[in-house]
Amino acid sequence: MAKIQLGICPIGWTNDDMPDLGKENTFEQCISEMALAGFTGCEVGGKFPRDIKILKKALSLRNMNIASAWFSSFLTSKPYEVTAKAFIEHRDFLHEMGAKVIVVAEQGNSIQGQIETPLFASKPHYTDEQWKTVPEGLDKLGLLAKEKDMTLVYHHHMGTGVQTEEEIDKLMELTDPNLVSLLYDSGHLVCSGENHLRVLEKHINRIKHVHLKDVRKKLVDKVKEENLSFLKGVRMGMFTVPGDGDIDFGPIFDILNKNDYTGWALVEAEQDPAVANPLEYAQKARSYVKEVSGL
Ligand SMILES: O=C1C[C@@H](O)[C@H](O)[C@@H](O)C1=O
Ligand SMILES: [Co+2]
Repeated sequence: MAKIQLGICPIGWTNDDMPDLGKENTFEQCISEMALAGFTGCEVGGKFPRDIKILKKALSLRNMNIASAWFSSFLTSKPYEVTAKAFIEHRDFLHEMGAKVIVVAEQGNSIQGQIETPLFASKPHYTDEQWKTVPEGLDKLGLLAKEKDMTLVYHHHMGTGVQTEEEIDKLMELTDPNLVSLLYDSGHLVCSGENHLRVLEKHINRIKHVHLKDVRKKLVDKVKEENLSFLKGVRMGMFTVPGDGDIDFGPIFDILNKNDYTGWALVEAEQDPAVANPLEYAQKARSYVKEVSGL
């Protein structure tokens, strides 16, 4: 029986980091096309209704499920209680929707949302103090997740203090494995220049959620050479769906299967929907994943 559940993220239809990208695409179009392309799960996007009854009905009509949703923590910039209060609200919404994992990324000093800040030259590095605050705060949030039998998965991310292999290793070392798990995002690791397969093998026992993101390496190089920001890179098309970029996903699925990975793997490919038709790219991803993994 397949242990990997295949899903897709709404960011290919409308990008919550830059909502003008795909502003014309509706919630209904998004989930209908996800289902049409052969996916059975997704994460929550900014256009999804927050009314549980309405959202559940719209999803069940299409045999779709909620896998998770992004949560921004501000442990480095605000009192812990502020993040905890917002986290509990987010957790309870996801719990009602039947999700088992909560995606968290620290945004207190992240540059990912700054359109003019060079991605590679300005990445934040945590101070010793922050290397205490962030893991301690995440352990506490992880405990809140456990109250509802849910799992906190930390999203390493370009332009944040947890981007590189070394930083991921350190976060995993400083957090409690019973409270904090890892989200593996292939696109962010390759974009950062990390050995993405080594990271996967090393942390496979902590990985409880996967984002399948591909990269166009030529465009990543351009972002680096021209000192462009993360958002400008996304607009240019540095990310795409699996099967359309430079990453070979065969070895990724081999490692997941060899280790009996159980959980969601979601295609996540932010690019301009006016250039990359979301349904066409979702279908492209679906058939590529079938080809390399049999799923
Ligand atoms: O999981 C993700 C959510 C987005 O908001 C983010 O910027 C993207 O790059 C990502 O990996
Ligand atoms: Co991601």
